[in-house]
Amino acid sequence: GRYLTAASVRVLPPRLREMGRRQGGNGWGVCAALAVASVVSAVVILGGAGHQQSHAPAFGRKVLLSITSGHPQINLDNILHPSQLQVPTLQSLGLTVKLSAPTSTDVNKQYDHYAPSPTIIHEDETVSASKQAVLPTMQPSVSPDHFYQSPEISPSIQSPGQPAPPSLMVSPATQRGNHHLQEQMPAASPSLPVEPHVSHAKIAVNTPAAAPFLPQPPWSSQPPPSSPSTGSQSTQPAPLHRIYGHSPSSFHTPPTGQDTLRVPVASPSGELPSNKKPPQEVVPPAPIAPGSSQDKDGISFARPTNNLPIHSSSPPKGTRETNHLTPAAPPLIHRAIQTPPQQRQHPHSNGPVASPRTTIHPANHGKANRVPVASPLKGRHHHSIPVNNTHGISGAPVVAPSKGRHHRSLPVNRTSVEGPVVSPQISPSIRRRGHGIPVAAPPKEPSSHVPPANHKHHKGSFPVISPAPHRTGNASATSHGHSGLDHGPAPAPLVLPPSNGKDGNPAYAPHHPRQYHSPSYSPEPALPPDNPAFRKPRALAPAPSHSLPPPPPNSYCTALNCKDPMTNSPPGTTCLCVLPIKVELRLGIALYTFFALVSELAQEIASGVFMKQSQVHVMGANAATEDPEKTIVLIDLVPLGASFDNTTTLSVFERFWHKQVIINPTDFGNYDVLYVQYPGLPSSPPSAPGNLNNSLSNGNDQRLHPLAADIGNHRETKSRGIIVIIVLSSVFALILCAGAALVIYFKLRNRHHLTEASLIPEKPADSAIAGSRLESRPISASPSFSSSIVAYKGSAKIFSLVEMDRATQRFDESRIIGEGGFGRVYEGILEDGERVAVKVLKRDDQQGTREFLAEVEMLSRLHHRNLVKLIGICSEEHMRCLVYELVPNGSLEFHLHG
Ligand SMILES: Nc1ncnc2c1ncn2[C@@H]1O[C@H](COP(=O)(O)OP(=O)(O)OP(=O)(O)O)[C@@H](O)[C@H]1O
Repeated sequence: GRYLTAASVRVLPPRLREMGRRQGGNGWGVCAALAVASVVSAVVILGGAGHQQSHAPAFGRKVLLSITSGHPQINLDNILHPSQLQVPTLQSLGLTVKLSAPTSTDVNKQYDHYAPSPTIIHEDETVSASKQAVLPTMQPSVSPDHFYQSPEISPSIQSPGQPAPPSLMVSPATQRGNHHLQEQMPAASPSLPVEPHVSHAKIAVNTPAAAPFLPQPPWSSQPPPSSPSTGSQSTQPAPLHRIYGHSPSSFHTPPTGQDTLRVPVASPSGELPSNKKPPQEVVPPAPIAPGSSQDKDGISFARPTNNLPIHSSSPPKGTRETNHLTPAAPPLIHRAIQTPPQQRQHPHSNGPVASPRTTIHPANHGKANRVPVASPLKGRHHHSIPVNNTHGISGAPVVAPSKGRHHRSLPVNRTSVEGPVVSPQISPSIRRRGHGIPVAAPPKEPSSHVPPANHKHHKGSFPVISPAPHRTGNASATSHGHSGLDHGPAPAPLVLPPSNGKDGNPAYAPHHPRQYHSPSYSPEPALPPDNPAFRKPRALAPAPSHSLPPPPPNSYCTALNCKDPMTNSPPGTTCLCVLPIKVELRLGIALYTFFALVSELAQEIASGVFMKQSQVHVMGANAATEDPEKTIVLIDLVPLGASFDNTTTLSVFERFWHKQVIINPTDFGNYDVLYVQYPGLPSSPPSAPGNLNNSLSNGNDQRLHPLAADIGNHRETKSRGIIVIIVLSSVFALILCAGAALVIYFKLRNRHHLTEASLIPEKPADSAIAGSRLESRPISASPSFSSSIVAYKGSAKIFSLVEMDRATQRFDESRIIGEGGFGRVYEGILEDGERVAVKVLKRDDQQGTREFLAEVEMLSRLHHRNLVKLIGICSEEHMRCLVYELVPNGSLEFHLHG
């Protein structure tokens, strides 16, 4: 440091190293090391980042593919695809699908609220010991085969001591449903001694959940030899995936006009004149949103359309005595439970129970507010048995789901259902009716009876029909022997609204304003002979099918097999395969919550896009992959005609994207529009093409898959951020080190400057020699020392080392005249002949320097005749000399001591 000069500054790096080595070398080294380390690390990191970045495209593609494959759209498509309507798919949706035994408790907790499908087993329901004793036997196994082995099952259902009638009159619906039916309604099978005290049993039919697991379509399965109690078990839970609650009408809307499907409903064929009532139109039971369809009594059933003439099995006021169990629960009705006509008996008391072959005789329906329910006529317990149903508003005929296994899974509002129930056993006879529409057939044997219970019937009656399975796709149709025809409209249980429509339970009442003519209870006579849909099933072999009946948006349009993306035209229109506007929404509610709100969603969308509810088909739902608490819903907006016009299409498009379609956020949370697809529609949202969310959710252009693009951009941005951070950190480290170095440098320089400036005498103005030498030769002295010399203004001369060499003959030892603490003293002769004494500083350290400077300073200021005069100084390289006038006579010691 002290030897730094202006020249050395020009070569600062080496000088710095030198300085660092000499003074504070450790600090500089650390700083340099830090700087180098920072640079190296930055380079390495940047290199790594660059390497990563270089591979980013490939990685990004992988992610892209992965995300793309997992795109909700694809998932949804999978869900929507009929072939994907399998249990695993349901399970992938987070729904617990059980064909044999209920297990899921999570769903069960929510089950009572949405009851989307019977596949969701409600396991929480506690069944009394008596139930357990009886019910399990009623539903021995899950396999479809068991479903049709009712004879084997029937005996088990019977109460002890009673012979098991071949046809189990106990509703094949879920156990709860069975119990409930037994309790609340006249048992379809009077002969079946079902435990009457199952007070908590719930009617499974009042929930759409039962539908998917309703008994297999009659046309697709062999004639059930036994009671349908187990037959309801379908091997194909697919319907659960497809929510055909596109609108209440889609599920409940009975065909009208020429498309009207007149389905004979299970009715006491034996006694009921087939021609007494015109066949009512079949109202395919749709999953009933519990919340939406609850009636005043809390019964969760599909709301009956106001305009819909109710042709329920319950006779209209004044005619209730007629045992017309209009609504047929096809899937629930098993042929095996046909009760022989001779065994038919009229249900008495609380209401007739619809049962196969059980004709509810008008005479038996004298009970006010009791809806005649089809029940075995000849059954020993043919009398309708009061059930402990205190909640039923009326003894509405209820077609209980035939499946016994799923009785627990059916979320039934047991307190709300009351009325005649068409027990599944009547279904067998119904099953083969047109296109698998189950029609109550007279049981061949005395149907099981429901023990009397404290069944309180409310005025009015409503038919409760377990929802029928929905369309399952072509595969299922083929399996049903329909020659590839997609009999979309599954033999959904016919929901017959109360005859009076006022006090009747609106369960399964379609919102469709059309009038429906529910077929009379006599299935066979009620079957419209001219309706090929009904004739065909008869011709079909009853081969067992492992697929559920296809859920039909349009029950009347069963002959059309519309390939995706085509779909059936809405009810009431010409039966066509039309292209719907596909809308995918992401609702802010969980999937299980959504199931209960399908109908509401359809309604709100219909009103939001100014369409009829029948045009809104909620085709499927799935839990959002990114957020399980959200639900992806696919909605088809079906044109009334062949297609939508451009105006309507654009209007729908814009209304969705502009969120003009008001969907109750309370029920559905905030929703996002993922895409609106229809030919002619732009590929991007109209409102915000550049909007990331919109572009991400744009489903019209798969290339712009949002998630993939988002992830890629995010990753790239992240990498860039990392690079920027690394670079900035490196630069900052370098700057920090450089600053530290400069600080140290200037600190040292200032210190030397202060020291030297205060000690070094000014350069004599007349010292031309010294000045010239300073300029002519390199000076090893430090800049500070040099500057000090330059600033020296004393009288002493500045000699060069050469001059000292010449004056002292190269510091020859012969010239030494003495030696003190400062160093040796040489006698010298300057060029001008002046004899001088040259003191050479022997200490080459700071201490010597300080002594040197101190003596110069002192002698420069002190002038006395007794003091030796300082002539000049010499400071070059490591040589420092003080030049005094020579005292020629020697020292005093020499004179005293010789
Ligand atoms: N100007 C001079 N003329 C002649 N001889 C000198 C002169 N200065 C010093 N000497 C000789 O050099 C010897 C050393 O002198 P120097 O002043 O270096 O030592 P010191 O003063 O005796 O002791 P210290 O330096 O330790 O005080 C002296 O004893 C003297 O003989």
